[in-house]
Amino acid sequence: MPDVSSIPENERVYGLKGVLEHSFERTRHDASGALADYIPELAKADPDRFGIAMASVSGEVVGVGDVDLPFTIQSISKALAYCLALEALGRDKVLAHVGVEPSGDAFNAIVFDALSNRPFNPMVNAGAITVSGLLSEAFGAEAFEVVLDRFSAAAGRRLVMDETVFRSEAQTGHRNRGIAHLLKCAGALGADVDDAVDLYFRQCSILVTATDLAVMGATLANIGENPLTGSAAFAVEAVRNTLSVMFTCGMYDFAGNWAFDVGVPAKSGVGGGILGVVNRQLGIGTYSPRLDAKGNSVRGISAFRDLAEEMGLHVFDPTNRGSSLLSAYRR
Ligand SMILES: NC(=O)CC[C@H](N)C(=O)O
Repeated sequence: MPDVSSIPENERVYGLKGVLEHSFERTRHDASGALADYIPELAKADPDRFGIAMASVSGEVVGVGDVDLPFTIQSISKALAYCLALEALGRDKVLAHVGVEPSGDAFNAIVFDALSNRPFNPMVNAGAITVSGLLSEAFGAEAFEVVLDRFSAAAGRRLVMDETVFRSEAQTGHRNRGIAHLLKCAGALGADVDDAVDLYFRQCSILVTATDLAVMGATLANIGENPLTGSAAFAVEAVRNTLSVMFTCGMYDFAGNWAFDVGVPAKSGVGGGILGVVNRQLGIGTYSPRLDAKGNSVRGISAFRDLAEEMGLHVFDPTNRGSSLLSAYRR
């Protein structure tokens, strides 16, 4: 660990919380984008809410703005469910059903890899529904409890599902049901269609806060062990594989831009959350429900860009501090 006196004064003075406060101030004024409304219940969110939280692998948690406000995890669940499936079923079994190539298409695109008849990757709906199918086959009637337990272990507190959002999506999710039927027809989905989409809609309806996303991110950054509780949430090998797919596919058809500008593995959800992972250092969670045309949170993207620039988080950035990142921000 470097001597604190070698760290520039301005960074020492502000600490992680100060960095967040500045970033929040620089990004909070953008009111562009719109709430997701294809799941009717999501259109009821307060569009002005905004929070940024960070959790370190050494257990420090800081936040600014609406970091304790619950919202549904939505597609961020895809990354965690994939991690669980890799661990429970093994990588080969999962790879036989879902690929790891970016699709370049929207999250809800009705498109499979023509060569293999598999969905492109587990971060778009087709792949995520297939993963939910694998989990529902593996765990039967207990599948949602298993998922909720693991998500809770990653967040370090008992999470619950929002029944109203679940029902809203279950009643209107015809496109996802259609995707599931096509997956079944293509042979990618082994599970019963209704079981697979039921688990998928339930996992998407789990309530989290920006702070939870930060702690979940820190759990992934800490290769599966929650740094606050000390308990293992995910297997090491599964975390490695999940972060790889988050890096290349986590932001749907914005994944290339994200890797270019921000340069950390991340996953977004149409509830307005983004979870980012600074490997071996930090988890970052943002919440702002106005989305861009690709379904990613507008201010969430701005906050991540700002933090990546400010802190040198991009994996290939010459200012990336690697393992001395946290000591640079120690007060
Ligand atoms: N991108 C998302 O967050 C989509 C999740 C949502 N439950 C859906 O399948 O449509």
